[in-house]
Amino acid sequence: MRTPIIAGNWKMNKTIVETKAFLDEIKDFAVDGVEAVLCVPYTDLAIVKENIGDYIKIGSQNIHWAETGAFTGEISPLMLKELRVEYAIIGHSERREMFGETDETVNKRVHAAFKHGITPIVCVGEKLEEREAGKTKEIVKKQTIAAIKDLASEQVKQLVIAYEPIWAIGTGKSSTAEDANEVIGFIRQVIADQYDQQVANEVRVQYGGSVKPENISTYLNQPEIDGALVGGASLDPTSFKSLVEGGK
Ligand SMILES: O=C[C@H](O)COP(=O)(O)O
Repeated sequence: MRTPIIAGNWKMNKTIVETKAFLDEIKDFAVDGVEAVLCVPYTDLAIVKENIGDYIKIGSQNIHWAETGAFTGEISPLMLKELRVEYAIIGHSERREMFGETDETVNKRVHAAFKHGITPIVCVGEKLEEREAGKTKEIVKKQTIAAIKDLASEQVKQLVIAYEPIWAIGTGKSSTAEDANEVIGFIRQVIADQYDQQVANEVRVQYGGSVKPENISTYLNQPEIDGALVGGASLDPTSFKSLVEGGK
């Protein structure tokens, strides 16, 4: 039985003052049987660590493969560990499209995260033109295989994958729940082919792309979908709480 996981990705939103106001609204919030994560900007990690209880886990929006060094603008796993970060989003389409992230660097970051006890949330997903050309499965297969290259079975079992069709991110156009379920089932099959069915059965795969409190249950009711990676709708505390409740 896979525990549903709802993760908010704040992207480049919220100052420390705004973050503190958000945290004041979610004090003592917890939902049994659902894991909740907030992936906040680096500048907000310390305030989140100081003001959050044990229930909501802290996530980062990236992680570098080196522990220290000349990597201007990057963030080290050691720095994240000190801030009680337990999850790291890796290979988000915005990183792939705007900041030169490749399948190879995604794999290096995934290995570094595991080395430091941080769980990767690996994002995969196709562009609109790829979907229209019937290449969705080809793209997600390639991205998934590259991301998990050389991982041990035990690591793959702990992994979280977020299937985010790029055309559905921040556009208000969401994939249908049935479509998302089919692609996520396919991702699980890719993992079964690379490892085995038991490993594939344990990996949690989220859907992401215009998920809101109003539509989250349609996704979570699907058998293959284990949670959601949510951008815009995770920024408001009431909405975030509803999303986590929708994970039940
Ligand atoms: O990481 C989250 C996704 O990019 C989805 O963003 P969105 O919920 O604003 O569409």
